Amino acid sequence: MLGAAGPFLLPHSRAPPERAAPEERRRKVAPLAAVLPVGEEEPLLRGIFEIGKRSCDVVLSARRLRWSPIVPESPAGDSSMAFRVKEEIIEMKDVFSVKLKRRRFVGQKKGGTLLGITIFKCLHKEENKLTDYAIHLNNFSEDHCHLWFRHLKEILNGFQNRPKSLKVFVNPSSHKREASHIYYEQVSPLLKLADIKTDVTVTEYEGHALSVLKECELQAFDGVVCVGGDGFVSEVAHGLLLKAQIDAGKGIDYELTPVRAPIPLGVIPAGTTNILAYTLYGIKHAVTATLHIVMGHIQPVDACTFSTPSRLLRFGFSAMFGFGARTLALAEKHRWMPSNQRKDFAFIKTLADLKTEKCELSFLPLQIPQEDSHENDRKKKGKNKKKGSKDKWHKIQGDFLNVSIMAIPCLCSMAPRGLAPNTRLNNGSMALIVVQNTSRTEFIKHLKRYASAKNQFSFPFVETYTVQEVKVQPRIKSGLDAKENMDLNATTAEESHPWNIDGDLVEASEVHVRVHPQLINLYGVNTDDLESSKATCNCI
Ligand SMILES: Nc1ncnc2c1ncn2[C@@H]1O[C@H](COP(=O)(O)OP(=O)(O)OP(=O)(O)O)[C@@H](O)[C@H]1O
Repeated sequence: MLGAAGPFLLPHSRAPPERAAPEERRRKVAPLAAVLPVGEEEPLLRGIFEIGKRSCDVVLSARRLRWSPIVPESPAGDSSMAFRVKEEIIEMKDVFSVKLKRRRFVGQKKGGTLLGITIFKCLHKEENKLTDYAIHLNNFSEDHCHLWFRHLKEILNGFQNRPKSLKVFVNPSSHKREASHIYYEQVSPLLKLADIKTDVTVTEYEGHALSVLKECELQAFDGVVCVGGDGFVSEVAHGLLLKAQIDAGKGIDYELTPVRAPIPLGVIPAGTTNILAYTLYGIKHAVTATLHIVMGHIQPVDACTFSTPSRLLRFGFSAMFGFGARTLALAEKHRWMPSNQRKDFAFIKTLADLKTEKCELSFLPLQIPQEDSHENDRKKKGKNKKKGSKDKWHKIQGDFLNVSIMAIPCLCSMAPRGLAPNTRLNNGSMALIVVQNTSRTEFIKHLKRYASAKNQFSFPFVETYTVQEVKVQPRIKSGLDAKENMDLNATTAEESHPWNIDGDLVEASEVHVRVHPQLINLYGVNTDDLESSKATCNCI
C-alpha cells in the first residue's frame, strides 16, 4: 500500500524540483507544471493516495482537488502513457464533509486502523436532484492523512454561508405522518456528516413551533429548518419573522415596516403540496433539500405582511381568497380523512358548489418592465374597473371566483410552471390574479391550464396585475349609497371569511397585503436556474 508515501507541502510559487525524489524516479508522475494548467492557482499540498485501487498523484489547492493515476515508467522509456491518463477534478465548493477513515470492529466507537480520508461531495443528478457521493483517498500514514485532513477542513470552514448549528422543527402530523421518519432517516445523517449541530423540536400541537420561536435565542443558530408541509412552513416562516420584529423592538401593528429575518430558513418537504420546496429546489426530495441547506445555498426571497385594518395577521408568501380558500376550509373540516383523499374531496365539492365572492379589490400597481409577463391588465378594459394615474390605487369591484396574491411563483406538481409564473422569488412584486365570475366549465378549463404548457391566464375572465399592495374588502354591494355601504361594511367587518395563506387556514374579513422585498433568506436556488419540472397534473 501507500503508507510510506509521505505528502509534501508545496511552498508558494516555488518551481517543481528538477530532479524527482528516488521513489518518484521509479514511477512516471506528471510534472507539476503539467498537472496545473497555466493560470491555475497555487497548490497547497501534493501527495500520493490510492483512489479506486490505483496509486494517484493528488494535488490540493484552495479551490480544487485533482488527481491522476501514476503510470509506471515503461522499460522502453515510452513517456506518452503518462499523458494519456485522465485527470479527475473535484471543486472544493462541491465538497461538504471530510472524515478520517478507520477500520473498526463491530461495536468499536473509537480508534481503529487508519485507512485514509473520505471526502463527501454534493453531486448534481437529473431533474434538479442532489445526492451525496463519497470518494476514498487511501493511505495508511497517520501524519500524511492528518495533514491532508487539516487542510481540507480549513478550506471547508472558509465557506461562510454553510450552517454549523440549526434549530429544527418537525411536524409529526404532516401528510401521512412521515415527517419524523424523513428527518431521522434521511436528513439527520447528512447533517451529522457535515458536523452540523441540531436542536430538534418535534411539535405536539398546532402553533407549537410558533411559541418555541417566540422564546428562541436566534443568535445561537445559523439557520432554522422545518420538516413538514406548506402550512407548517408558513407557521415557522411567520414565527421567524415575528421573532425578528420582537428582537428589533418593533410594534406588531398594521403599519409595520418589518426588519429582515436574521437567519435563513430551510424547508424539508414532508407535506401534501410542498409549494415552497418545489419553488426552491424544483423537486420534492428531502436529500436535495438537506444538501442545499448543508451547502449554504442562500436565496433572498420576498415576503408579505397580511394585516386587518387594526393588526398584523401574519407573514407569508402567498394567499388565496375565494375558491382556493374555501377548498382549504373544507379540507380542514375533514382532517380525519387521509390527506390526499381529503384534498381531492374538498376540491371536487367546492367545484360542485362553485360560488363567487362579492368584494372590492384595491391595489397599488408596480411599474416595472416585465419582459415575459403574462399581464393583460393594460390591454383589458373591464366594465367595472376604475383606472387611476400610474402610481395611484386602482379599484375593481365585482363577483370573483378566486383572488390569488403571490409574492413567489408557487411551483407544485399540479402547476409545474407555478401558480403565479409571472412573478419571481425576489423581484419586489406580487402577482394579483383575479378570476371573475364564469361558468363552471370555463373555470375548469382555466384550472386545467395550470398543468399544461399553455397560458392559464389567457381567458377573458382572468386578469393579472403586478402589484406592491392589495386590499381585499369582501361583500361590497354595488348600487348602494355611501351610507348603506358604510352600514354594510360595519356589519361585514366582524364577519370573517376563509383565507388560504401559504396552505394555512386564516379567518379574516378585510385584509391588506404588502410585499417586502427580500425580507427573508431561504436555503435553495432561484427557480429560473432550475431545470423545468416534468410533473403533470392528475387532479382534474
Ligand atoms: N403536532 C401537531 N399536531 C397537529 N397539528 C400540528 C402539529 N404540529 C404542527 N401542526 C400544524 O399542522 C398544520 C398542517 O401541517 P403541514 O402543512 O405540515 O401538513 P399537511 O397539511 O399535511 O401538508 P400541506 O400543507 O403541504 O398540505 C400546520 O398548520 C401546523 O401548524
